[in-house]
Amino acid sequence: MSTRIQPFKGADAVHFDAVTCQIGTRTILDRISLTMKRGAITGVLGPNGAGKTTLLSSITGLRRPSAGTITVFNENLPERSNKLRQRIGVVFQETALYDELTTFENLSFAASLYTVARPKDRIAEVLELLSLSDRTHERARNLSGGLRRRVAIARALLHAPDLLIIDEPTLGVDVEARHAIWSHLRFLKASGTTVVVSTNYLDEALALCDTVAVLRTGQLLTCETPDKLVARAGSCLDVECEEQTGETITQALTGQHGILRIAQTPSGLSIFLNGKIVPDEIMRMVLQSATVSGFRVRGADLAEVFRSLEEVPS
Ligand SMILES: Nc1ncnc2c1ncn2[C@@H]1O[C@H](COP(=O)(O)OP(=O)(O)OP(=O)(O)O)[C@@H](O)[C@H]1O
Repeated sequence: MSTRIQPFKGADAVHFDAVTCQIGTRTILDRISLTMKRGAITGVLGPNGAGKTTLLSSITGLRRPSAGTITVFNENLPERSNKLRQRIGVVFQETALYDELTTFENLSFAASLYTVARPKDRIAEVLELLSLSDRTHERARNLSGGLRRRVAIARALLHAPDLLIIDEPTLGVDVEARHAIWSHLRFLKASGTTVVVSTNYLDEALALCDTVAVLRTGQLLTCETPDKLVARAGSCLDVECEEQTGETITQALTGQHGILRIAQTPSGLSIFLNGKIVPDEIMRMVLQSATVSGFRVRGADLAEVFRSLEEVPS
């Protein structure tokens, strides 16, 4: 297996400067400015329709901005898109493998399109990289969703791109396959490849990315490290209790430092905490004020990230 360490030529892989994409009268991306670091995994996080795929497509040159500029490895798009295409690997949501062909045949076809040198060796190399060697001669239609995704990633790596762009890497795959894909992407990063992924899942962004760009309705809300995002969104303490008890607890905690908000739920309360307070501290206070049936601490979800971004200007 070969790994490639890129010579260091500037820290930025991708730079957006006030990029707007309009389709008809709709603004799909609204004055986005952001930088994606070379050799890092950058996540583009947002709900359905936020503009993630459009943002990724614009890095590949497939979607042209209506205003603003995009540079990739210091080359301007769209003027240099032909040259850049050789340095970019792309995996979009539709895996689009030929079902009747084997893994090897699918990759062999792609290798001929990219005019990959020593295609047989390179195919063996990328299959090994994605732990797919034992699937070389399996027909695509017999592969699980997670394996198909990995074959698609292997295919995008055939021409040894410096930048790999993946739209929703783990969409529709099971938990085990998800972790396998994450570990392959981390390995690619360690080998010097810059990776950009879009995702709907906060946990994926946190597990995988060095930096997360959060998009909503075409606007960039923030671009920061996962740690900062977690600190902002905090955690949630779910309390199982009767409605009346919930009211008592809410009163007891009113004005308490570290609590972002308290919401009633069918089974009791959800107490949202900022990253500066330890949930145990609040649990103790809850138990001093009432008797409850149970507790659960969980990370905040995407909705909570948005709420925190609205409450605390970045
Ligand atoms: N060709 C198009 N014509 C009209 N509207 C479009 C087109 N492409 C995208 N859109 C709209 O732009 C918005 C952003 O789409 P985009 O696919 O970039 O979002 P996304 O964040 O990737 O969503 P998802 O998570 O569902 O893939 C959506 O409202 C979508 O309907």
